[in-house]
Amino acid sequence: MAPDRCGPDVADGPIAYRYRRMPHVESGMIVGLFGGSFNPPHQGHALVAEIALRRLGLDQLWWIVTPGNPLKSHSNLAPLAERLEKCEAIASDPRIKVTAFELTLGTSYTARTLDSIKARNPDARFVWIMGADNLAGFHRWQRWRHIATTFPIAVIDRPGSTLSYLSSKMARTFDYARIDEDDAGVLWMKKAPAWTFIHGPRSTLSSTALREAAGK
Ligand SMILES: Nc1ncnc2c1ncn2[C@@H]1O[C@H](COP(=O)(O)OP(=O)(O)OP(=O)(O)O)[C@@H](O)[C@H]1O
Ligand SMILES: O=C(O)c1ccc[n+]([C@@H]2O[C@H](COP(=O)([O-])O)[C@@H](O)[C@H]2O)c1
Repeated sequence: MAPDRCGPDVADGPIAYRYRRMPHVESGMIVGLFGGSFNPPHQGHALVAEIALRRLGLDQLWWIVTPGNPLKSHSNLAPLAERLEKCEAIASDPRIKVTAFELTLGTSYTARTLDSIKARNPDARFVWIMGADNLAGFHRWQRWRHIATTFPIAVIDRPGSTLSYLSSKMARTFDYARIDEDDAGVLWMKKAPAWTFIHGPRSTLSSTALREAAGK
């Protein structure tokens, strides 16, 4: 696969092999895919991971630290190695695998990442996980309809974005494919497109606020 646009971190220095390779998954396992900038990671991310593990019935959760979100400026993006280290410090559940294998794939586009995951793991089941703020702008992601038809999607509520499931283009386009959150535990069984919006404990934390507080 030809590399496409990546973050500046590619030149940041060596990243340990365990982060560069796609995590191992056994046949039949249910894996949550939680991608993000994590610049820096915070307890809001840990809460999303905890909710996803519990409500989606996951065997693993891949905490995928992107080389650089294609839609965000990378000017104040901390080095990938630093973000990985901080994610490891926050991720307490042994089912969580912190990873940066997009570096090896040479992409930060989710559609390509999901295609690679699917091709390499035909016998495992995957669910894409994202916060509700990303639902609002999801239709600006490269091949967003393809993403929505590759794996089921779990959207986790976030303060300020609770109503995005009513108004976003993704939610309107795939309204017919939304399942009740009471059935989140069987989302992985559904053929995409299938998605749910999960309410629950919320965190007001954001990386932006943390960077601002640190004067970055
Ligand atoms: N407090 C939160 N509640 C729910 N979801 C969250 C929260 N913070 C981040 N997320 C979700 O976690 C994933 C990674 O988020 P990201 O690393 O961009 O953090 P962020 O706090 O949104 O960062 P920034 O403020 O720099 O945009 C995204 O899917 C995002 O929607
Ligand atoms: O593929 C895209 O076009 C695309 C656009 C925006 C965000 N993403 C991915 O969405 C995930 C969440 O990004 P972020 O910056 O909101 O944490 C992360 O894995 C990004 O690479 C992907």
